[in-house]
Amino acid sequence: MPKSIHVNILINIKTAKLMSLIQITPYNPNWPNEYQTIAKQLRSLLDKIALRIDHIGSTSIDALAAKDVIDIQISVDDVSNTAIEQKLTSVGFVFRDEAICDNLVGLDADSIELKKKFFQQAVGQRRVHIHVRQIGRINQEYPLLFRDYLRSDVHTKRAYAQIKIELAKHFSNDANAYYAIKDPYMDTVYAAAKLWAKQTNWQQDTDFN
Ligand SMILES: CC(C)(COP(=O)(O)OP(=O)(O)OC[C@H]1O[C@@H](n2cnc3c(N)ncnc32)[C@H](O)[C@@H]1O)[C@@H](O)C(=O)NCCC(=O)NCCS
Ligand SMILES: Nc1ncnc2c1ncn2[C@@H]1O[C@H](COP(=O)(O)OP(=O)(O)OP(=O)(O)O)[C@@H](O)[C@H]1O
Repeated sequence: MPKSIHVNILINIKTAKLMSLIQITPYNPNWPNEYQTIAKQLRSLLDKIALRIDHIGSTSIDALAAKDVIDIQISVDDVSNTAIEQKLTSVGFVFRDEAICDNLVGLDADSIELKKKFFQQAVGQRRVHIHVRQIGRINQEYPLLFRDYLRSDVHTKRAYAQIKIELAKHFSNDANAYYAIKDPYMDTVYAAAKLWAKQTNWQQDTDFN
C-alpha cells in the first residue's frame, strides 16, 4: 500500500475515534428495557449483596438526550466488600480502579461520602457503567434524587439536555473539558433537587430491582 494512503487511513481511524468520544444521541425508548435485562442478570449474580439495583443517569429519564451508555447503580452495605468485584468480573465486567470516587463541589475527593467502585461492560458488549455505592452515603442518594428531580421538572431536563448537546459539540474529543463543565452544572441542579426533596418529602423509591 502506498505510504500516503496508509497515513490517510491512520488519520481517518484516529479522527473517527476522537470524534466518537463524547456523542449525545436522542432519547432511545429501548434504554429502560436494556437496563431491565442487565439488572435481572445482576440481581441473580449478586443476590443479597445488592441492597438495591437502580437505573440512573440520563438513559433512565424519559425524553432526555444522552450518551448511549446504560448507567446502573448497585447499592451495598460495604463498598469495600471484595465479593462484589469477584462476582462482577467473573461474568466479564471490567473493574476500573482509577474511578474510586465521585466529584461533588464542596467535598474533598477522599471524603467517605464519595467512595465508589466502578465497572464497565465486558469487551465488545454494549456500553454499560456500573457504579457501586454504599447505601446512605451522599453519592448513593445523588443519582436517585437527580433522576427523580429531572423526571419531575421538564424545564430543567431540557436545559440539561441543551448543556450536554452544546458541550458535546464543542468538546467531543475532550472528555476532561466536557466533565469539567458538566459536573459543576449538575451540582447546581442537585442543589435545587435537594430543596425540592425537602418540599415534597422525597424518599428513595421502592421500585428497584
Ligand atoms: C472511568 C474511566 C476510566 C472510564 O472512561 P471511559 O471513557 O470508558 O468512560 P466515560 O468517559 O464515559 O467515563 C465514565 C464516567 O466517569 C466520570 N468521568 C469520566 N471522566 C471524568 C472527568 N474527567 N471528570 C469527572 N468525571 C469523569 C463520568 O461520570 C462518566 O460517566 C475514565 O473516565 C477515567 O479515568 N476517569 C477519571 C477517573 C476519576 O474521575 N477519578 C477521580 C479520582 S477518584
Ligand atoms: N457526585 C456525584 N455522586 C453521585 N452521582 C453523581 C455525582 N455526579 C453525578 N452523578 C450521577 O451520575 C449519573 C451518570 O453520570 P454521567 O456523567 O454518565 O451523566 P448522564 O446524566 O448520564 O449524562 P451523559 O449523557 O453525559 O452520559 C448522573 O446522571 C448523576 O445522576
